[in-house]
Amino acid sequence: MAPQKLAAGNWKMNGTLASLAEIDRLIADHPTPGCDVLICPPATLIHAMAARAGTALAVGGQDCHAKASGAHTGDIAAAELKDAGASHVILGHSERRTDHHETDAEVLAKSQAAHEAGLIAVICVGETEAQRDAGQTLDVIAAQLAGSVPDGARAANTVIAYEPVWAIGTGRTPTNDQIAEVHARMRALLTARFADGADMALLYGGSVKPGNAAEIFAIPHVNGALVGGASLKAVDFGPIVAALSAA
Ligand SMILES: O=C[C@H](O)COP(=O)(O)O
Repeated sequence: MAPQKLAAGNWKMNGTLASLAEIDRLIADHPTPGCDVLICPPATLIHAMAARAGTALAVGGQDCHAKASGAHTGDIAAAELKDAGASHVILGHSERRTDHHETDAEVLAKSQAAHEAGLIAVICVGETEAQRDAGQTLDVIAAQLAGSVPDGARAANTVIAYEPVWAIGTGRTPTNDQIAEVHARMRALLTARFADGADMALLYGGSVKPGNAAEIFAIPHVNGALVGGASLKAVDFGPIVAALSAA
């Protein structure tokens, strides 16, 4: 079984109810895409988006708490995301690893919670520019995968997103060879550790746009993208969905 292709949009802290019109447009323009499509809006929009999208696309959260419930003001449990209509949750995004000092151990615990709640965990890894310059990229990725991906991970409940921190929102992307090198290493590590690691979807994220999507999707072991800025508008995200469908 080949990994499932996935075009995922991370709206980050952008979007109001009015933004759901973009979902209508995306579905109207791409009613039967040749890949899975996921949008992770702010938590306030998950329920309305899931209700609006029906089965046309999947909806996900951008983070969850490691515990199932309790006195954690401002946090959201994985089961609460699921209850609101989410099927996925992004975990360990670099903006959380950096801004909220999330460790691999915390990402691991959150991923376990997501799996227990029946969510697909989209686990993010990626090196900083300083780490790349120091030649540490592959070691950093290996350590993050080892520390963040739970033993219960399977192709059915886990997606890995490689997002170089320096490529996020900057308009800069690694070379195709650099993306290929990291994805090949991730595939080898996951295949060695998990029975169906060869089938786990691997995404690239960081300044994916309509203009570079097809080229990125042609790289071996790239099964889709985690898209930030270009996922906010159907006019931008639609061509990325189309490029992945055609890949
Ligand atoms: O989660 C998405 C990534 O942070 C990529 O963001 P970007 O496409 O705006 O660079």
